[in-house]
Amino acid sequence: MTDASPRPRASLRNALKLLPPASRRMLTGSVVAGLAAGGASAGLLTFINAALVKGQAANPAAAVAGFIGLCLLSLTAGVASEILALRLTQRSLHDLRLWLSRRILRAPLQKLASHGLHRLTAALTDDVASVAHAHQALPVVFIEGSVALGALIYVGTLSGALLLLLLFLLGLGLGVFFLAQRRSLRWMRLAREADDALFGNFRALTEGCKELKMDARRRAAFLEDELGVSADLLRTRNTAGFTIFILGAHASQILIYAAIGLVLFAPQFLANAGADAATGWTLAILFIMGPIMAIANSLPVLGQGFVALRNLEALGVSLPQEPATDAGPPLALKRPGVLEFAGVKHRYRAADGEQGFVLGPLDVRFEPGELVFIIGGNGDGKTTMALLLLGLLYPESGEIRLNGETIGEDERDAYRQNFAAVFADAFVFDSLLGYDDPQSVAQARKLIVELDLNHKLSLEDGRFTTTDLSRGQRKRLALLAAYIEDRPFYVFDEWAAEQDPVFREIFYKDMLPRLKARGKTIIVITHDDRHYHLADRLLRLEAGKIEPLPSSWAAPASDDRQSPAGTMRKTASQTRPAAR
Ligand SMILES: Nc1ncnc2c1ncn2[C@@H]1O[C@H](COP(=O)(O)OP(=O)(O)OP(=O)(O)O)[C@@H](O)[C@H]1O
Repeated sequence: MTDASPRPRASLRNALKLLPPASRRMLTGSVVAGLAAGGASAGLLTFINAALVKGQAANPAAAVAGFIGLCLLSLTAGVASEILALRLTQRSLHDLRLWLSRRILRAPLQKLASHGLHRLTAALTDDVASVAHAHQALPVVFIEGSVALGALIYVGTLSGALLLLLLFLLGLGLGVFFLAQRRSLRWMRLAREADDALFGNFRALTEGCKELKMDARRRAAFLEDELGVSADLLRTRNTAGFTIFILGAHASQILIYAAIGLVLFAPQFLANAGADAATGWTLAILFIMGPIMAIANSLPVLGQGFVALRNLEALGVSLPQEPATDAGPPLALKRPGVLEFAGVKHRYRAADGEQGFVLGPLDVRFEPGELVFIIGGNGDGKTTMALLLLGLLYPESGEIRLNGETIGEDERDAYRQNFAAVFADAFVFDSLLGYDDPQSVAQARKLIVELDLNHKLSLEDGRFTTTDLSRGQRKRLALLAAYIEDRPFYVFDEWAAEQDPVFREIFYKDMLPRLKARGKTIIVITHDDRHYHLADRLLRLEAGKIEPLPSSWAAPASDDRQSPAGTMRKTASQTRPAAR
């Protein structure tokens, strides 16, 4: 089956849906409080002008109460709006990170690889932060916008002609701004692409740090031609985007300067508009100046947040989701069942569109309790076969069956719960993660000693005291983690490659037999031909196909016999699992 996913349709509406209901309520609360604060400020404007123009109010006590009320409302609503915005920012950072992390963990492995891990890191860090900053900027726009709106209404009460003039100037500013923001958002999107490339280079920098330190020529080329180029692209594109945004946003200042010019050079025009018009106009302009500038400063942040939100949404939506089984997977077995590959075929897509590596079609059957070694040369498809076995890669055609049941898309996560695996590039967590029950902890402590890790680390409060280990030690710790998972199937990809002879012996002659004695089906990818004779069966891959073993490979023990399809099998009695 293929994992083709529909192209995402990124839109602000879809993007806002990313916010959980609690965050959306907070956003609404912040906006409403912002509008109330802005309204109260505009009310104050009317109040102050009335006091200036008309002098002593008819009811001074009511006037003082009204003034204090408006001040308090403006203050408390403003504070409430900003605190809600702050909480929203922190919550949206938290929620977006978890949302994307969950989607990443539930996306097919191949899809993640095709996205590029550096792109995912860029999204988890830069995009999420830009969205959070935009959340913080949003209430500012509403608070300041409503102050500006209040001032406009106030000018309207003074004179219709003055309101029209103000609206004309404002419209002029907005028109320039919208023209500018289209171009600006284009630059910001391009900058976002450069950000992805930069994160790719950061990954090369951290993972290839040793290689870069060792060779000055390579280091200089990396810094100048790779990292330098992407950092420069990001700089120039962001600068262009922000500059256009700033120019566009500040075009609204035309309004302020033109309005001030009116007071200075056309006082007659204001006098014609009415007796209160000159004071009211001046006050309104003074009131409107701050909000316009604040909105102008917030808009680039909002623009960048919008670009990031669209990117996050596009990335999140483009990650197809597997049904996850968080509790009690129905397919998980207590003991291994029969595992079958029926015509299983997998093809990697090559980056240049050329035909990639093809594994299969494979027809294989793993009996319960069997110890099978998969052997073959570099690049012959052993790891690919293991990933298919584990349900991490999907067959392009053919079927994988467990106890006769075909594993479909919905069962994949449940199916995977039957396996414990140690991969060739084993990653180790610094805690037992979900296996901190007393029995698992006791077993882990015992294994730390058996795997000779006790000189290096211990388990304290469910955490390993260190994971700064040699490659061999790390693989041993990964073996420990797999061992305590106690799954019916075990897969080891070149576990012994980094081990010294003593631990190779322990692995092949102690750990594997112990797992086998517990009734596990064990599949081991190995190049250790000295230990091939310990397997119940050898399965040789060559160029993605199961091939017969060379005739020169006589069965290593007298009771071994050659099976027809590239496998070497022991007698049935030897493959039978021992009692647990
Ligand atoms: N993600 C991928 N995209 C495209 N091709 C890949 C990918 N992963 C592996 N391949 C190709 O598939 C082929 C089989 O790789 P695989 O890792 O399964 O081989 P292997 O037998 O495990 O090799 P080794 O003994 O070196 O570990 C190789 O030619 C490899 O280049």
